[in-house]
Amino acid sequence: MNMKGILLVNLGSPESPNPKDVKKYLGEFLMDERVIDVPLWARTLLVKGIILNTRPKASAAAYQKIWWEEGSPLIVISERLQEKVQQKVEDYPVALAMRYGTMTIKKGLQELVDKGVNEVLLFPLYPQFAMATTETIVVLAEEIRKQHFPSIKITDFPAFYNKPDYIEVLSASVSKHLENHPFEHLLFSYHGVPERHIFKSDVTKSHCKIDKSCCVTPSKAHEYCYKHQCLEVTRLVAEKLQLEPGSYSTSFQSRLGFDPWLLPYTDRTIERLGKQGIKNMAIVTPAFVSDCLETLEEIAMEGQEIFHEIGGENFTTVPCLNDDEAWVNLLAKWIKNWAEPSIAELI
Ligand SMILES: C=CC1=C(C)c2cc3[nH]c(cc4nc(cc5[nH]c(cc1n2)c(C)c5CCC(=O)O)C(CCC(=O)O)=C4C)c(C)c3C=C
Ligand SMILES: [Fe+2]
Ligand SMILES: [Fe+2]
Repeated sequence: MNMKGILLVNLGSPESPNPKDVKKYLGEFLMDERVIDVPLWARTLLVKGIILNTRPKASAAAYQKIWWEEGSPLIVISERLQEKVQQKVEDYPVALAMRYGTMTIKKGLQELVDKGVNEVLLFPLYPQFAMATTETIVVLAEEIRKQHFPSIKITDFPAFYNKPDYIEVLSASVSKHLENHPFEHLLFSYHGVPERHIFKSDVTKSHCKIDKSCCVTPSKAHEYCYKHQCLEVTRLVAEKLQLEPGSYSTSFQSRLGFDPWLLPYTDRTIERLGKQGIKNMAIVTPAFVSDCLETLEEIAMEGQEIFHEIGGENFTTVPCLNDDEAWVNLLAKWIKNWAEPSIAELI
């Protein structure tokens, strides 16, 4: 008999905000060949020789500012989401795993298999596809399946950046937050990636040029183009909220190293908007479904500081979807559509 289950997968966090644990986490994360995509010798030199000797202390200090009593916000929020989704889809076990750290994909699959599951919906918790996020999860899960659970079937849930029901839920959460926070400019800030990642994921090998036109010119490359998918989220939410042209823009945050990353950078954009005289600014971060270091510290704290230093007055950050009820209901709907396709056709 077939039994279906779901594995939600997020990025992961250090065990604690102490430099030792942060170093261990960053070591695993940054040694992933889909995150720092250079030959092993160069990655080892860069990560173990340079980054792990310099970054963990500063990174740990940042984690200490946002850490909750229950643990890492990203983990705690993902656990709440998993519990709430489970309550909505009682017939199907829902497990949670992290790509890095101790809540491994292997443990998540084992948990489902122990409950009798033999068909798994693998759900990377990222709206946009990226080599450093979705792809690394899908590839690792398949390796683990082959090695440890060869008799189960895994179906990957694709990037959902342009699904109308996702855009509706995201837009509603932005609009609700902004009701109480009047703004002149809404910045859509996405996690950045090196430009090289975009070229590598281009299935046509010729479409992506990272110029002003390629992401708005239809192409099958867009199924795996992170930049296109981010720009689409901005466009669709702006359309839904009827934002005036010029009252919103897109930028990319969290760059690391000296390679060219997607432009424009969020910190410089905040500065530019402040210099242009914007006094009331709002930021939404749709590359993340759960609040985390990158939203709570880099945007809500550092971003705000940059804005105030340049003369800005009111700065607000839209919370991620986290365990919002409409988001939970949407995940439950997608899960049921997958698990019960004949019922989905009737809805
Ligand atoms: C080459 C480095 C990195 C790439 C590429 C990258 C892509 C990427 N990351 C996320 C989501 C998150 N990243 C987070 C933290 C984080 N990311 C990097 C580096 C790359 N990310 C580092 C070094 C760190 C650690 C923090 C730091 O030292 O600055 C997080 C937060 C995790 C948490 O514990 O809260 C998330 C989430 C996406 C979506 C993405 C590509 C699209
Ligand atoms: Fe990251
Ligand atoms: Fe493009």
